[in-house]
Amino acid sequence: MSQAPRKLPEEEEEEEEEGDEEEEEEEEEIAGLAGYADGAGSFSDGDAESGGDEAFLDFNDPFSTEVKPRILLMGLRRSGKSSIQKVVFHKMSPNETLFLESTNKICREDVSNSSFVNFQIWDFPGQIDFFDPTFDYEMIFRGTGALIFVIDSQDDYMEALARLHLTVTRAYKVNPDINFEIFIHKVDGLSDDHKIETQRDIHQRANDDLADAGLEKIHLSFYLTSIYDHSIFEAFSKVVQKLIPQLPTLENLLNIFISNSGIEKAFLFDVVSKIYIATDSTPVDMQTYELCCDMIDVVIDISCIYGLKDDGTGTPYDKESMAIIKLNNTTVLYLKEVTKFLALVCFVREESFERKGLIDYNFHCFRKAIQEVFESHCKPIARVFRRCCSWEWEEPDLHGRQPAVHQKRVRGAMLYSVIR
Ligand SMILES: Nc1nc2c(ncn2[C@@H]2O[C@H](COP(=O)(O)OP(=O)(O)OP(=O)(O)O)[C@@H](O)[C@H]2O)c(=O)[nH]1
Repeated sequence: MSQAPRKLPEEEEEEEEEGDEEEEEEEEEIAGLAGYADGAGSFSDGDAESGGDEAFLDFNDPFSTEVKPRILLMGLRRSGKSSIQKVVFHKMSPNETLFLESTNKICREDVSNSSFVNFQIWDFPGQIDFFDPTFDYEMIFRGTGALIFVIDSQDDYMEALARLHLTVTRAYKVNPDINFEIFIHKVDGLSDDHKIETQRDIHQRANDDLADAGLEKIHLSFYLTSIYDHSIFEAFSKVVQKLIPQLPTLENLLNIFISNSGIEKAFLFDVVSKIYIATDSTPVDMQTYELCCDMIDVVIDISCIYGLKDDGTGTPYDKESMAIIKLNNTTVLYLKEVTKFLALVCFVREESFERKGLIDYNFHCFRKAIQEVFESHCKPIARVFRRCCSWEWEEPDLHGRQPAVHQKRVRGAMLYSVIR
């Protein structure tokens, strides 16, 4: 498991100061870029509130308000970029996207205001001449965590592949750490066989182009997506997860939680966007994910109708939010609030759910650990690592015990096991 390097408090203070300076620099840079306003590359949002360029690159603490990993949405015109953004982050119904106008400037959106998942999305107009010499693409790529390239699978994709190759090679030169995520989009219009064939063909051609250019080391990830089902949420979940450095810790906590509570599968969801930011290490299947999304919708809808006060005040999702849904296949879905923006959704067998007290106790411990990870910054994260996951450390713990010994002690202290 990769661990974030621990830092001394003085180092952290120094870094904060450095961060401030870098922020100022970035603001200047953004202002410079915004000066490109007349062309296709002007910003719809001129706020300079965002963190520094370095801050974008420093994903040590993506949940602080200072650090916002940047995700770029690129692709040819009408490939579906704005629709993806509107459906995933604005709850726009897929049919309404038919009336979306073509984007003619870069739209930068700060997702952190509406949701726990804290990053910026930059939607690029399809017709933008990205490599116009007056366009500062180096600055854009330098601060980018993920580049999502959308390919319309219902259209002839040769031009899209050429543009993909150009974009990826330029971006890689500037910033080799970017994750390249290829959405083979609008697959709702394709038969199952056609979907697989299209994915294989695009995968082959894109990688062949890179190999021909001697760039086979660039890794492209492919997803079949559509706004008409949950595939777009699932793909976005995976893109976002790659930007969370604490993901192994979250997965560890979920693994410990489910194995001690007799739970089959657990997801940690960002309720607003229905992106799952982590799950345990058992495989995810689409149906399970869809059920979780549906459950969140049901909970929020019912809360909106019956959960608010008579005068309409209150929020549909708060500390008290929880739901139990029993399915007809002896599975129970259990949803509980973890933080203001996060919910845990679990799949439990009916017989295991009889030990609900145990599950709730373990959940209480789990929630405390998660809250410490997210509500505080680097120092508490290190503390939680130490308390919950210290057996992953290769060094002996503070009391001189070896990790294996500590593991038993921590496990026992943190969660009551089903087996005991
Ligand atoms: N069938 C289908 N149509 C989609 C899907 N996603 C988007 N569309 C449609 O594709 C069209 C173009 O979508 P936009 O989101 O405007 O595309 P864009 O890439 O932002 O286009 P520009 O702003 O011109 O760059 C719209 O009519 C959408 O309804 C999808 O998953 N399936």
